[in-house]
Amino acid sequence: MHALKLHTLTLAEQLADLAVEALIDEADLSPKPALVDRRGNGAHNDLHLGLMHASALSLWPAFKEMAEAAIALGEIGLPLREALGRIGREGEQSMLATTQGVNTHRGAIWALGLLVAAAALAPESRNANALALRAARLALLNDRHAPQALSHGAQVARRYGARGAREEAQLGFPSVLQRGLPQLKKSRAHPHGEQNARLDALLAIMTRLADTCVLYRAGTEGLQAMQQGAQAVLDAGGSASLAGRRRLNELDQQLLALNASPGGAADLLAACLFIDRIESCDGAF
Ligand SMILES: CC(C)(COP(=O)(O)OP(=O)(O)OC[C@H]1O[C@@H](n2cnc3c(N)ncnc32)[C@H](O)[C@@H]1O)[C@@H](O)C(=O)NCCC(=O)NCCS
Ligand SMILES: Nc1ncnc2c1ncn2[C@@H]1O[C@H](COP(=O)(O)OP(=O)(O)OP(=O)(O)O)[C@@H](O)[C@H]1O
Repeated sequence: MHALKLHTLTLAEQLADLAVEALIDEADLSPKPALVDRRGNGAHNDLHLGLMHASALSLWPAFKEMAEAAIALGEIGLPLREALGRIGREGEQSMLATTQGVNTHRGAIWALGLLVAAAALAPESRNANALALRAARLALLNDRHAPQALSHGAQVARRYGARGAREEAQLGFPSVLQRGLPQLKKSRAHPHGEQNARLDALLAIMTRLADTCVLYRAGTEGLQAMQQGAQAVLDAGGSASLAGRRRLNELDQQLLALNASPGGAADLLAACLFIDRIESCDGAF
């Protein structure tokens, strides 16, 4: 008879699990305005929930490798930044191979990749601010091998002077630390369930973010509709209240009409859920 061999997960494997779980939790959360969720494809004709799940799972090896690089190199510096850039670009390639060329998680690889590395660098330091600060210090380093492509984000940053995914990380994820996480905790204090608390956290992120996905697709009109509409849901009592749900439905309709999908806010919700899990774990993750 063969003895049963139990495999204890390494730190890198545990962090990769948490990152993938955060992506799957974000995708499954419903009803998210104009985003892919359990109800449908939102404002996207090339995305669906199964693709978001497959994409999230395809990223597990990249997140594990990022954590391993952080553990091996052991400090914030150019060698780690450039290792993360290389692994991130390879992760993007496996995402694109899985989705047959569709961008499902580009911004999420960036935000979660930095946070996974930040967690792996000092696994005992689980405070959200300390974690975000380490991620920001990594994001501030210039990867000499990064392609200078004129991405959608770069185009709207130039046109509207917006702060995109790069700057959000370099500033230590203010939308998450100052909006998403506090709202998540505030809404959890009410007995309305975890899904409503997560929806409220997403809305809180949307109230301020310069989401370059929205700007690219719907300009400043779309961005204003997103920010003001999200604030209106929270002011009406949040997603667990009847008045808030009506406002949320209106926001969904309005963003769909504008083809304005808040993909950046969705990525940052995944980052928020990841940080929340790291912060609340004691002992192994
Ligand atoms: C910095 C990144 C996100 C590129 O950003 P850029 O704005 O130029 O590109 P793009 O239009 O493709 O947008 C990226 C995505 O970020 C998300 N996003 C949009 N707005 C925001 C925002 N304000 N804040 C955070 N995320 C946002 C969206 O999902 C969007 O699709 C990143 O993809 C990158 O540089 N990758 C290279 C590989 C790398 O260095 N990886 C490191 C892994 S840790
Ligand atoms: N649940 C979700 N639904 C839709 N997008 C999401 C979701 N979660 C995260 N995103 C993010 O949104 C981005 C996709 O947005 P979008 O399709 O607008 O980007 P794009 O490929 O730059 O632009 P376009 O589709 O307009 O050519 C992905 O990078 C992804 O990280």
